Amino acid sequence: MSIKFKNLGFGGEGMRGLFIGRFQPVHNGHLKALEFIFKEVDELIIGIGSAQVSHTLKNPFTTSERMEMLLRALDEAGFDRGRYFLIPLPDINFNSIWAPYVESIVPKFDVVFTGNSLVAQLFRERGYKVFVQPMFRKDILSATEIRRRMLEDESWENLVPKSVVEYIKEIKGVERIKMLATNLEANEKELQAPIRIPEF
Ligand SMILES: Nc1ncnc2c1ncn2[C@@H]1O[C@H](COP(=O)(O)OP(=O)(O)OP(=O)(O)O)[C@@H](O)[C@H]1O
Ligand SMILES: NC(=O)c1ccc[n+]([C@@H]2O[C@H](COP(=O)(O)O)[C@@H](O)[C@H]2O)c1
Repeated sequence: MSIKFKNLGFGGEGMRGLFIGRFQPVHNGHLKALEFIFKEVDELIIGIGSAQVSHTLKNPFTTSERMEMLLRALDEAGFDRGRYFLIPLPDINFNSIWAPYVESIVPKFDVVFTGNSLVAQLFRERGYKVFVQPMFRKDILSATEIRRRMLEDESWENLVPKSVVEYIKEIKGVERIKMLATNLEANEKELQAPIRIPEF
């Protein structure tokens, strides 16, 4: 398969890329990655991974909320809505058939961009050209770090596009994460409580 790129030294037009993330939440690292990828391809499929999961500490936001964050962040960055598709991808927890499963949901694509080594391996084994895109300030531009800061009342707003900060405030996202942590603590306490055998 001969792949042609605009800026990676291959030249060429009409390429469609695939980029998958959980976007919990969308942050400036994703935006940097997307800016890089949009220079390489004409169209991009953005897969919203773990689409079935929400309301957990690792995945607090719903798929529709993550889609809204992506739309607002990409509008804010000036990307034409005609250049990308947002497609939810529920997990199947079956690695050997995950790449063909993704192929069965999204339109055809020519190349995969990812920073996730498992995703890279699974698509390479299917015969796709895979580019591991550069990481930008992964020490702070990481959704895990942002969720930690939200939980611990540290500043997170400068790590996320302005439109996403506003949206997270609108949906009371930080309050949700704090509530999820409180629930978890309460559940753990309940589990640790000694079992009381009723007296007859
Ligand atoms: N700082 C960053 N710079 C460039 N790409 C990034 C950055 N952070 C994440 N990505 C890329 O975005 C894609 C989706 O990542 P994901 O949504 O899991 O973000 P994350 O910040 O790593 O999330 P989490 O910390 O919750 O696992 C992956 O390919 C990942 O490599
Ligand atoms: N077997 C599977 O269901 C499978 C395999 C590899 C990646 N994935 C998903 O792809 C996404 C990868 O995105 P991240 O880079 O954000 O981890 C995640 O949602 C992950 O769960 C799923």
